[in-house]
Amino acid sequence: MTSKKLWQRYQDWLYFNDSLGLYLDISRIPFDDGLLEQLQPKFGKAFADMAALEAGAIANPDEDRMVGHYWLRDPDLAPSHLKKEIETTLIHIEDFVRRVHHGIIHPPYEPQFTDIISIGIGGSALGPQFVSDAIAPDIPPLNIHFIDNTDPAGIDRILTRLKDRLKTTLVIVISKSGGTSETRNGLLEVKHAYREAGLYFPDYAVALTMEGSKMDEQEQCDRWLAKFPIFDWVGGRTSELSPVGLLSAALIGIDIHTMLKGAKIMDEATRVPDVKNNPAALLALSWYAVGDGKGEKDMVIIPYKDSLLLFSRYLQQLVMESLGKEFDLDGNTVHQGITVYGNKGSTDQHAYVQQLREGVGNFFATFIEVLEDRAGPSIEIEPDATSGDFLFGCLQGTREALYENGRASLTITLERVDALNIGALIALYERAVGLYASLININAYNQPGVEAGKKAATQFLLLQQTIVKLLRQTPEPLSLEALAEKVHTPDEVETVYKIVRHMAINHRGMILQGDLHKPSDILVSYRTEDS
Ligand SMILES: O=P(O)(O)OC[C@H]1O[C@](O)(CO)[C@@H](O)[C@@H]1O
Repeated sequence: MTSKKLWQRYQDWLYFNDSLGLYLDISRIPFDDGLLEQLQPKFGKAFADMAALEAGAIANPDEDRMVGHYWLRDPDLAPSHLKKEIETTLIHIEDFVRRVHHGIIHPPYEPQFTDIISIGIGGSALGPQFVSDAIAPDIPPLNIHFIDNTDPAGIDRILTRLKDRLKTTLVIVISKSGGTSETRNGLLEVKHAYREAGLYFPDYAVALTMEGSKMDEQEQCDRWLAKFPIFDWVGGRTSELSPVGLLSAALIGIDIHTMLKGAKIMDEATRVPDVKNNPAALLALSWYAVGDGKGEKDMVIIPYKDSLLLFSRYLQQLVMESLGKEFDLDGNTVHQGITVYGNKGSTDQHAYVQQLREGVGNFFATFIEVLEDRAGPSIEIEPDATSGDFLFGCLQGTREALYENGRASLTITLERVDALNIGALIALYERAVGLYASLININAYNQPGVEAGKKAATQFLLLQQTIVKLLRQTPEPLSLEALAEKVHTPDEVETVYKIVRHMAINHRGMILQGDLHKPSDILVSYRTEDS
């Protein structure tokens, strides 16, 4: 395409939202105008599906649930019985945060909370992590730390770093279902640390969960410092603008009203049933065009701003858990999805951009450009050039270099990274995912594949318990094959081997004799406390 034509294409397709100062440029996504024509009926259906979802339809048929994240930023749209719940919860959050900030709610014997440990995983962690990294004040009223795994060393690292500050640390435990094992483990580990430090855990703990969830009942969360609801009709990966994200954001000094306002403005912009004037529809169109509606190209997210580093991780769940589906809504096998990864520019130029330019062409880039370099003035690094100009040049250069080599990209431009724009970005991608899911006829709001992994992990732990029980009653050492036979899993020798090896390394009573290079020679026994 000649540069004149490209400039024309740029102008023809450029989207600008003046309330947000946000641009979307899809001119470097190759497709001809016929595609939009061809997709018009699908887009018509997608807009209608979205309108029905916002009106309270059961948009997640597998779980028989409404999908209401858009109501969080405009409660007037919610069914009347939910409007009050949304508004009251927000008032409770603000009141709690105000009292923590003023020391009215404080830890026993200490004037103020200084830190937060946030325990949760997936949608109960990624949004809060992204938002706090993007827009928390440089010196926040409380410092936040995340436990988002069941990795004992990871948990120790956070607890050790907090050291004496544990006595002024608020613990927020977030689990919609209240039954996620990683979160339960994090909670039990942290509870143990509080007990060891002589601190009464309920005085420090805040629960975010569905009313009556397993965690709510087992832990009797009503006795904790506070408890906030997670709504049944908000999915984990779209919960950042629900209490899941708002509580910690407000505690660390983020203006949650402005974040909600940004999302509301974007919601309004992405309700427009006209693809060219709807930024979420333009994203969905671009994803469809590059990947032929089958996710053939990976989405590489490259924000040229350090504070947006975690955006790609946040989007991984939003996009991949929503779109990565085996079956479509009619039950056909489709194996849909779009792979998402990324980091930040210009850092990535010195890492994987080499492959993007010259290697496998299995991706499209999403550049995120931020116009304001920093809050204050900049020094000149070279005549008439600042560090920010270099960053800007790196983005333009990479976009150009990719285009020259036939690699597609789109660019989102923000004036600055602030609460308004972060709310808007979250809303933009939530809507784009929803519209794209309609285009390809899948349920974006369930996650059946995750359940399979959870079940397998449970089976694994049950097998471990059976092995330990059996070995406790078996004085003579057993070969792995014999052990597998005795626990009625003769086809699972490899799994049995991995369980006993892991337990042996962790000094859990398992004894392995023989040549560790040759698993078939190993003999296994178990040392009980008194043996
Ligand atoms: O908030 P919960 O119920 O602990 O779930 C955490 C995450 O686990 C999943 O259910 C599956 O990974 C996600 O969808 C969810 O965000």
